[in-house]
Amino acid sequence: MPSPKARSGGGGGGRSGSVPAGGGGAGGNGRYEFMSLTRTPSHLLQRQGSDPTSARLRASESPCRRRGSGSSSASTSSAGGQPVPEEDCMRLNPSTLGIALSSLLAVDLWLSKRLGVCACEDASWGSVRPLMKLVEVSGHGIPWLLGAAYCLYKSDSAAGQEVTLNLLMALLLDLVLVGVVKALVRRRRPAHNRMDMFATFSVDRYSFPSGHATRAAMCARFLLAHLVLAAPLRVLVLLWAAFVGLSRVLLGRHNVTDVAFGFFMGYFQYNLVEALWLSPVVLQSMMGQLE
Ligand SMILES: CC(C)=CCC/C(C)=C/CC/C(C)=C/COP(=O)(O)O
Repeated sequence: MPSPKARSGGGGGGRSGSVPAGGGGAGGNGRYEFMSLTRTPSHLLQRQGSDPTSARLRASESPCRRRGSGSSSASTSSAGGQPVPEEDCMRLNPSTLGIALSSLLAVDLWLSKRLGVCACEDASWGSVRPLMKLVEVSGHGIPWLLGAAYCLYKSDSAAGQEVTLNLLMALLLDLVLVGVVKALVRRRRPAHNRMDMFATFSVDRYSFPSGHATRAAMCARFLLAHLVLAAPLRVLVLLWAAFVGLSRVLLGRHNVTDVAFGFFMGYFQYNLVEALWLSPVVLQSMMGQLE
């Protein structure tokens, strides 16, 4: 990486990558500085400070800059003897993070495209697309909401009503939270996805996070915690949740990271459900108000 180096003479003024120090070209002290990738000459920092557009750009390129006013923390000296703000040394970090994120995104897109083998009938595994769509329905919000409402209606024990009502609440909470995150992140679904899903909200044109994955993870934890199930059935619940997530990528509905984050979010959503758990006392007062 080139370090800022002073050199005499005005010949370098038009050379790409070098800028005259001292504000107006080679004049002033007649010295030139190389523009470093990690350091900006201090006179440029001063000039940028008065320009709202460049100020915005600087704010977006370095989180450190957002924290303080650059000029007050100057402590390091450049080769030209001019102070360089200390926080400039941190500039490499955001770009390293940016490169890491871009690489992750590139791998995510590449892998998701490779795995989208049921994205259409002509795809390499297109013949199993109907089966994947069945798995999709098994993780959809409508059957889960209808199923929980039906169980609540049919349940004749207080414990059954408590669990099913809380499941209903959990499913509604999941729809709201996923909708909010989708609306905030606004990540488009993969280009190879065919938008032929049934019963979607407008936010469901966005893919991050996968609502099926959040629901599958949350419901799996819910069922494992509140139903007395034999070991094979417990394994089946976990396999179902994993398969729902996998089917989202195979169908081309989601990128891998949408599903991974969906599982993560759904897992912790269950903690929230536990924290907000509606107790029998609350339920009885709710029933009393209904009567
Ligand atoms: C009662 C009520 C508000 C029902 C709405 C149920 C509904 C339309 C849920 C949407 C489920 C859905 C298609 C989510 C998208 O899942 P992704 O995995 O594609 O994000």
